Amino acid sequence: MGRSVAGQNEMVVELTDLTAGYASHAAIHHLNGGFARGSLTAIVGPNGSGKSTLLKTIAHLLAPMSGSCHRQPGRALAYLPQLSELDRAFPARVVDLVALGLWQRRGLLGRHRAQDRDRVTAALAQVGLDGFATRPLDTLSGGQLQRTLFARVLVQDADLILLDEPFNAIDDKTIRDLLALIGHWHAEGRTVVTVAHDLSLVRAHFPQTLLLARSAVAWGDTATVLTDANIARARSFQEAWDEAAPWCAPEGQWRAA
Ligand SMILES: Nc1ncnc2c1ncn2[C@@H]1O[C@H](COP(=O)(O)OP(=O)(O)OP(=O)(O)O)[C@@H](O)[C@H]1O
Repeated sequence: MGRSVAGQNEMVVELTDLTAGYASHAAIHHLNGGFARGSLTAIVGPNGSGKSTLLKTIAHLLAPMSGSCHRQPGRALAYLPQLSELDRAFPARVVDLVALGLWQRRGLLGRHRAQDRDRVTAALAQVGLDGFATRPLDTLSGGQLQRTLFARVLVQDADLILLDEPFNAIDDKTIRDLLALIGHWHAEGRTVVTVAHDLSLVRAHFPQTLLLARSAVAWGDTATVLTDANIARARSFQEAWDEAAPWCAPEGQWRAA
């Protein structure tokens, strides 16, 4: 599969003084660091701290305002947005959404082969959705839709997987199943970055953490990042947020008092 653990120090994504956001408002400021090949990282932080903005920038859906976000060339990407960003009323079936994961290999107009159909069927079975292939998307529960999206990631077979709050409004059994899939991708040597809110889940399942509050409060081994002091710093960053601030505050302005 070519994703050996030997590549651990190779950076799949490198951020250099990255500032990014919307219109004239920067949402993430001066980020420096990287995601090593084969790493499994959680991005945590208060609401509005820039977690989704960072994933969108890594996915190249947003361009940096300054600095850079470099992705290693030739690495296939799978990006799973927040469920709330999806249009569920789109008239499509489960199988259609999962098969969209094949387009990077086949092209949008490419013909699907029998082996593609087998991949989609196997992916649905792997996420526990046997028998759901022809169900319209608007008849799925939140957990079933999230499983469907994980099946799409499975068929994408990507080296770099970005997941935005995949555990939101999902029951415990589904969370366990999705965590098992993430663990499986990690064991295969893929690079996985997941936005999450549940710190105990992050401590138990994610070796690396980026604690974000528009700039990086801490980034590294989860146990050294998720200290009480760092979590308190992240919260006070948030309380100091000023919507009317200039587009990018000078380095240090967000420091807790
Ligand atoms: N499309 C947009 N246009 C303008 N501002 C935006 C847009 N999307 C997000 N923002 C703003 O950018 C900031 C960071 O938002 P972002 O969604 O990245 O935060 P988050 O950490 O993912 O939040 P949450 O935990 O609530 O999902 C917020 O102040 C938000 O209001």
